[in-house]
Amino acid sequence: MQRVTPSTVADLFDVAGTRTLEQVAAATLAPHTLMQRAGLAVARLAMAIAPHARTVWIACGPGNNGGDGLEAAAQMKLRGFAPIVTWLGNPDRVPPDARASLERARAAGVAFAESPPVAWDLAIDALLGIGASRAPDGEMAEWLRRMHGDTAPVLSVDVPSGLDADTGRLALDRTPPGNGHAARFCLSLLTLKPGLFTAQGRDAAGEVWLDDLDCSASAATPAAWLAGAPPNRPRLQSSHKGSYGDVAVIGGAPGMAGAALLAASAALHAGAGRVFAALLDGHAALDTSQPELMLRDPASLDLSKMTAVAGCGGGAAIRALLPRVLSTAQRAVIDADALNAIALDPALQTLLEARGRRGLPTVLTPHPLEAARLLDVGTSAVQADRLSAAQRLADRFGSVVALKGSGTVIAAPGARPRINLTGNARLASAGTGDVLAGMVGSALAGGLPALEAAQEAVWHHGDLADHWPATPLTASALARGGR
Ligand SMILES: NC(=O)C1=CN([C@@H]2O[C@H](COP(=O)(O)OP(=O)(O)OC[C@H]3O[C@@H](n4cnc5c(N)ncnc54)[C@H](OP(=O)(O)O)[C@@H]3O)[C@@H](O)[C@H]2O)[C@@H](O)CC1
Ligand SMILES: Nc1ncnc2c1ncn2[C@@H]1O[C@H](COP(=O)(O)OP(=O)(O)O)[C@@H](O)[C@H]1O
Ligand SMILES: [K+]
Repeated sequence: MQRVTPSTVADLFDVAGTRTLEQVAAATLAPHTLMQRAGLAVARLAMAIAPHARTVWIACGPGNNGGDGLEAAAQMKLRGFAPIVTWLGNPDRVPPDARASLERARAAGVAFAESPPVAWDLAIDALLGIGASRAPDGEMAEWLRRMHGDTAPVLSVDVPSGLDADTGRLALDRTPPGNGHAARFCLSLLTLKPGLFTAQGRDAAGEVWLDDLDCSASAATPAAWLAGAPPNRPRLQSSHKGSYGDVAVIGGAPGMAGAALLAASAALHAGAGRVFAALLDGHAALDTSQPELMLRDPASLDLSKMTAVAGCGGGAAIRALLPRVLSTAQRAVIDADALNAIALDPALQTLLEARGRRGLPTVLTPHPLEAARLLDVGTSAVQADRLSAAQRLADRFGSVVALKGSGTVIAAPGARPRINLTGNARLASAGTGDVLAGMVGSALAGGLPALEAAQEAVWHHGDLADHWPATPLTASALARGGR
């Protein structure tokens, strides 16, 4: 059993892949073996989470997810715990594995009840797993609301019930995730699923653990992966500022110079050799707190040897500069208003596609609304399947895409998408996206390929927030690396 952390490197399997692996494994094992392993793993984690629990409520659903819960109940009872099972199954329709565990739970003397206990020290959600086919309702929904509205910890078996294991979309309108008081844990069985790590998945699942049930995962193709921490890049003793490249931040229309200056500051502190702030507001004053930044007229820059970071605070004015950025920049990060301009202008879309075909390193950094505009869909459609939205954008524009938000998805043409696990809601404050764009620009300017540059920057950006002291997180301090 393994706890998943931001540094974990692991493949993620969708429901179809997981079903394939389950069938392959089950074919070589004695009947019921997988469920016994699953139930024992659930029991072990439950006992570790709440070693002194007097009452453990195990809510079991009608299928094999419920079977895992019943098996865990039997195992806990045999170890001196007092689980109380509420089971929503129908004895005439229970699948064979779950039936075997139902009988084992009864034989072990597990208490069955019609409704949840009045109080509990740990709740185990074994209602629905990867077989969920619709939003929970009725009694099941009521039980989920009760367990998530309580203060006792909740352990979800395989996936939080009602969570789409492929996308991280939560079907049930229950206690808003994150607003409940309960500590949340999830023990994912056999495989890790992408939906645990993006969209609503992270809030719903809480701390994720994996038990692979001693099965190989070689018979299926992963849908995505967790890429873990980027490698350290020590600087050669003989390196000089030219080794780390030039970044030109093009943005900062009147009233929005701050966004471009944040990106420029971030690029500087992340290690770019030289950073030029090419502000669209011709009257903006130099940021005297950062004399290293060089102010330039955007028209005067030769982008062919530079990394352009375009769009931060760019307003409508960025549009006129984009043909030059897209056609000539050696490397480019396209953010914010530059993305919005491209979404509105087929000619710019054509230039971006051409850039992709030429193989010029390009990273797009949309938040969900910007991604939705580029894809000409609503934001909820993007959030309903973040992996697919990021991949479609990457394929369409021949670019690397970092689709921001909880569980940032990084996609590239012809590659399996990655989900980043650093970062938290403290980043939900104005300007942190500009900081990310600057950090990606710095990584690109230092010579990293676009995919690695995006991954490294997204990881460090979130990691800074994860280690932030007990002071407010501001974008300007984030740009300075927390200093
Ligand atoms: N895969 C593996 O490697 C292993 C899998 N294992 C475990 O099996 C789990 C998968 O089991 P599963 O296939 O039986 O599906 P499961 O999640 O129990 O749900 C299906 C049942 O729920 C019902 N149902 C659906 N939606 C509903 C709703 N909204 N409200 C009410 N009912 C609803 C549905 O009924 P129906 O849609 O047919 O009406 C059906 O009865 C998996 O997540 C893992 O925990 C491990 O034991 C071993 C290794
Ligand atoms: N809840 C969250 N969990 C993790 N990261 C988050 C969360 N909210 C915001 N972020 C991160 O903060 C940044 C916000 O970027 P963006 O939405 O472009 O903001 P802005 O336009 O204000 O700069 C992104 O990197 C995003 O991934
Ligand atoms: K579950």
